[in-house]
Formats: sequence, C-alpha cells, structure tokens
Amino acid sequence: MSLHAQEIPPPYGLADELAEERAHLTRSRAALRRMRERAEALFATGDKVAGDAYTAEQLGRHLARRVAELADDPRTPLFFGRLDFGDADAEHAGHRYHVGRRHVTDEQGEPLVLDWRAPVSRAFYRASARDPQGLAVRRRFGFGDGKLTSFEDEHLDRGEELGRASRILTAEIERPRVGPMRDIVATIQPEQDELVRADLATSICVQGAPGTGKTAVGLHRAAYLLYLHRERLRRSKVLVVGPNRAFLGYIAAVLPALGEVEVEQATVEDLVDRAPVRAVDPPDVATLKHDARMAEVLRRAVDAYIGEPVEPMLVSDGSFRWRIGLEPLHRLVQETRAERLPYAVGRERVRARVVGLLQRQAEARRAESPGDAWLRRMGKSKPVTGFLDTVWPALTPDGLLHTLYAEPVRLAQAADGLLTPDEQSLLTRRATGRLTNGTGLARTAKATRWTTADAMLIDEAAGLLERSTGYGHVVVDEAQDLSPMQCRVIARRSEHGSLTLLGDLAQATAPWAATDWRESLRHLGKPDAAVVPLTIGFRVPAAVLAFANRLLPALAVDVPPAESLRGDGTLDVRTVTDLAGATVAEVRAALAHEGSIAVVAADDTVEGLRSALAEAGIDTATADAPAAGARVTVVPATLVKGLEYDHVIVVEPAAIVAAEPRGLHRLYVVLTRAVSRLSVLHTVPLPAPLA
Ligand SMILES: Nc1ncnc2c1ncn2[C@@H]1O[C@H](COP(=O)(O)OP(=O)(O)OP(=O)(O)O)[C@@H](O)[C@H]1O
Repeated sequence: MSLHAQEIPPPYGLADELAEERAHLTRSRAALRRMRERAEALFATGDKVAGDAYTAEQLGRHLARRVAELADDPRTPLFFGRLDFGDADAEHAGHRYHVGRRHVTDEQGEPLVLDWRAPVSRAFYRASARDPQGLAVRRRFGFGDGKLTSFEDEHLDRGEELGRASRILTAEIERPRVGPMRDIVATIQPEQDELVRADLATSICVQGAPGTGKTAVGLHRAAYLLYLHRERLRRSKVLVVGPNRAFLGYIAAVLPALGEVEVEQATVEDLVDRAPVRAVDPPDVATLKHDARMAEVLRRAVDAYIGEPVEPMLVSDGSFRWRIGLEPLHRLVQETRAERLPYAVGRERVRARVVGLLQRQAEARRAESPGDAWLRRMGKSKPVTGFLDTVWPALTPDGLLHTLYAEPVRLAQAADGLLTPDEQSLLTRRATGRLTNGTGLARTAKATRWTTADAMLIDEAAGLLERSTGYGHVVVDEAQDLSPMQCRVIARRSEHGSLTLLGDLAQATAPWAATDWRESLRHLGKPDAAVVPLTIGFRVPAAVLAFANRLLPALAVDVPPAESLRGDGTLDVRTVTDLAGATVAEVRAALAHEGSIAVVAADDTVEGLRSALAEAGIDTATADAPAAGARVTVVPATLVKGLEYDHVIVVEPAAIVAAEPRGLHRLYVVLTRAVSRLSVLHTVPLPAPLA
C-alpha cells in the first residue's frame, strides 16, 4: 500500500484510487486490443494494397511483426509504474505517465502507457530522493494473476524513498519460480538500468556472482537497443549466445514478452555450422584446438599457399598473343599480399590485376577498349587460371583444415615455433590411423567426421578466406566458458557491432575457461570494453549463498563477492545412507510446496535417480524439455548452468566434484541454483571446503 497513504490521508480513499488505476488498466487493455485489431486488419489486406510481390512480402513481414509485438499476455501487467512529475521539471511539469511494457495510445493518439524504454521512463528506474529527476511521486503497482492488487508510493519530492525495502520488489524477488525465465522490467535496479541503457556503440563486460541478474540485464539491454535503434538493428540484427539448448529454452520467452520477436538465439556450436559434427575429440586434442595459438597456425597455413610466379604468362587471344613478364607478375602478387585481404578476395584481386595488364596491352594494340565478355573470357582463360592455381590456389575452409591434418609437413611449417612436435602429432594422429574410434580422417574433407572443435577451426579458416558478416549487437551469456577460439567465433560476428558480455569467472567450468576478462575481451576484439561488477544477488537466499561461498577461496579467482537481497529461504545439508530413497523422500516433501523442483546430480548418476523417482510414481522432466508439464526436473550437473529452480536437491556433491577437472567450480554453479530452498544429500563426506 501507499507509503503516502499510510501517513497522510490521500485526497480520497485508497480504494477509490485503486479502482481508478484498475479502470486505467482496463482502458489500456482495450486500447491495446484495438491497436492489435487494426494491425491484424492491415495484415489481412496488406498484400492487396502493396504493388509488387517484394513490397507485399516486406509489408507482410512488418505487419506480422507488429501484430506479434502487440500481443497482450493477460497474466502480466500492462503497466507497473506511474510517474508524477513535479513543477521543477521543465518538460513534463505536472504530467503523469503510466510506465509499462510497450506504448499504448488511445484513439486520439494520447498515451495511456509509456514504453519502459522511452527516455522519460528512465526516471522510474533511476530517480532517488537525492536526485528525483523531476519526479514528485513514483508509484509501483503490485499485481496478482494479472490483476492490479496494490500500489506503493514514494514521495521523492519529500525525501521519501523505499529503495530495496519496497514490498513490491521483495514480493517479486521472493515469488516461487515456475517454468521459464520472466522479464524483470518492473523492478530493474539502478545499477542494472545503467547497463541496460548503455549506448549501442559501447561494449561492456559484466562480472556478476550467481543470481545478480546478468542474464536479465543482457536480455533487457537487447530489448532496449532494439527500441532505440529499431531500423538499424532490424537490418544488422541482434544475436544472443547461450551455453546450451536447455538454457536458450529457459530464456526464450523473455524477449517476446517485451515485444521483441526477432532476436536470434544460438549456442557457439550453432554458429559454426559449415561442417556437420559427427565425432568427438579426446579432451587433450579438444583443449589444443581451443588454444589461441591455433589462430596463428591457421593464418600461417593459409599464407603458405601464396606462391611465387615462376615464369612469364603467355595468353593466346585469336590472332594476338599477350605476354606478361615475371617482374610485373611478382609485383602484383606482392601488392595484393600487402593488402591483407581475406584470401579468396585476394585471389580475385590477383585475377583482376592480371586481366587489367592484358587489357592494357589489348587497348594499345587495337586502339579500342575490349568489352566485358572479353574481360571475363581472359579471366577464365587457361593461362590465367593456371597462374592463379600456382600463386594463389582456391581454398575451402574444410579443405584447408583437412590438408593441415593430413599433411604433417604442412602442419609442421605452419606450427613451427608455435606447437610442440607432440602437440602437432595430436592434430595429425587421426590421419596417421592411430585412432580407431571412428574419428579417423577420411580421404576428403567432405567425408571426414568432424568434431565440434574442428567446426570451430573451419569457421576460423572461413574468416581467413572470406569476409565475415556480423550482427549489430551480440549478447553473450555464460561467457566465462568461452575458449580463445570461441571468442574469435563471436568476434567475427561482432566486428562492426558491439557486445554485451555476461559471466562469472567463479562459474568457469570449461578446461579452456577464462581466468581474466581482459584476455577474453582481447580475443573478442573489444580490448577496451569496461568490466563492470554486479554484486546484489536476487536469486540465492543469504544462507545458501554463504554455504556456496565457502568454495570461493578454493576456486582461485578474483571476483567481488555478492550480497544476497534475500533473508528468507532454507538450507538443509544431510548425511543419508540410501541416496535414491532419500532423494525420493525429499522430492515428495518438496512437492508439498509451491514452485519448481530440481534434482541435480553428477551426470552418470542422473538416470538411476530418474528411475527411482519413476518407480515411486513421480513424473520428471528433463532440462531441455521443460514443457513436459512435470514439476520435478532431473538435471545433470553439467547442464544446470544459468538455470534456477525454486527448490534444488543436490545429490552427492563429492561425485559432482570428482566427475571433472574443474569439479569444484561445477559444484559452485550447482549450489547457487536455488531460489527458496536448497537440500544437500550425501553419503560420503562433503568436499573439504564445505565440510
Ligand atoms: N531487478 C530485479 N528484480 C527482480 N528480479 C530480479 C532482478 N534482477 C534479477 N532478478 C531475478 O534474479 C534471478 C537471477 O537472475 P539471472 O538469471 O539474470 O542472474 P545471473 O546473474 O545471470 O545468474 P547466473 O550467474 O547464475 O547465471 C532471476 O530470477 C531474475 O529474474
């Protein structure tokens, strides 16, 4: 209820005021419905009014998007705040605005709800008693099931400010979690808002402990940038990169709920899709392929294909014979090389230069300029293509990698001083037949069973051969796990755009994971991006965070610790004798509460626990198929990153730690997934830092 109302009687009853706000909500919903109906009607007639097929298609796409953007979800409030400007504000003095998920206007075009991203809405997130930003009163609305149930006023002009004591904020943070991630647009905090509203040109790296809202910030920044730079980003596009399908599924609904339906979402593996992946590298080989040195090896390998002209060129052209001497041929190869163009572009540049020299001779002899057909014919003539194949042979990305693996001498040349002989033999052993597990190198690139790391190197090779096309903005979540070579995959896609990098070095579990953001930013091509910390935890209750934080000294990372906003929640650590039986009992007890439940265990024990729950008659879902409707999800420890559940039951932490080299980091991730309750069940002693 209103602070103001509790202290000073409002001009008329609270109930009246609530009724008036509800009426405004009804009016706004009706107006949004009208806007949508209008867009639908236009969509239906769009192809009739547009002239040609292309225009009709463009218009159709625009209108379909508009219809999707105007969708109204009755479960989410259309507005969540109100701004009453005081007399001090020059532009908005005496005005009152409702702030919500999108602009809603009445039939006269008057605003009923302002988009949260509009410049004037900024005060909703940033104003404080110290800096009211022109506001007299900020009002927050409380909702239940889409119904407006309460409001809370802060008279900033009188120095009143609730900050994090807001009951509406607390209720939002403490609500039991069910299903996929939701937007946080009603309660974005000032330090988060600063990141969300950073300029399009600015790349930022956010280092934040678990549950500090990094994912939320990244998604809201994407929505904000799309609002502010609509046309530009519609052309150049926004990409969100996440660690796996389960994570992308979990966040998929957030942007559409904010009216943004055109953001691409992908894993790094999705991005490097030039070669089908049909094999798995042994860990030592994968680690080597993810090493930054591989970029230089590939660059040198490509460079080594550029050869020296060995003889003058003679071209027959009807009754004429043209000749280009060795010296000009040398010069044009050198000049093209110095331009440092992508290799395939360089090849075409050499062809064009050779044809240019032939053209000059033809012009001198015939006293007229040859036409386009002649130029094309000369470019494709045998002497010219033969010359190109000697000094600048055509390459394909997979062909380049195949040859490098298949020819140890070529690899040795490219890797000289970079990779040790042992490392080189790790790369060539598939060709030498020393592997019999089906990953052996085939005779051709097309028939080779590539691995995910190969696909990434093929992408690197493609970046050396061709010009890359990129996105206007890329949001990268869980970025601490990117290898230098994966960073380069993203760098190629954000070269002309900006980046929002989100991560937590303490949660880095990949063997090649980052230990220093500066290093990652360098590989991402944004060495000067600011690294900004987020330290307020919105997910994990204080008691649970304190337990998980006991692992931090053992993780050997220098990260600012988080402070939990949540004083509620429970932690229960128990020694048991029968893990499966105890898990079933714990899940049964958890089912008595509201909210989602996850059983998280070492990957190889997950199936056993799933069967035990099934035998006890408890339906379970998997992390990548959450829509199955079951309240209980059984999640392998390696898949739970970035996800959250109301009640998390962690089974045998020691087994999670033992399963991989960075097992303690993995356990830190697992222990920080709980929103309300964390149960830890173990039969063997807990890992040392927790014991
Ligand atoms: N300002 C906020 N208001 C309400 N809820 C918030 C706010 N910021 C974050 N949250 C909630 O806190 C939870 C954690 O947020 P999020 O997943 O973005 O954190 P994260 O830093 O990415 O965590 P992790 O490092 O574990 O991946 C989510 O449920 C999110 O909705």
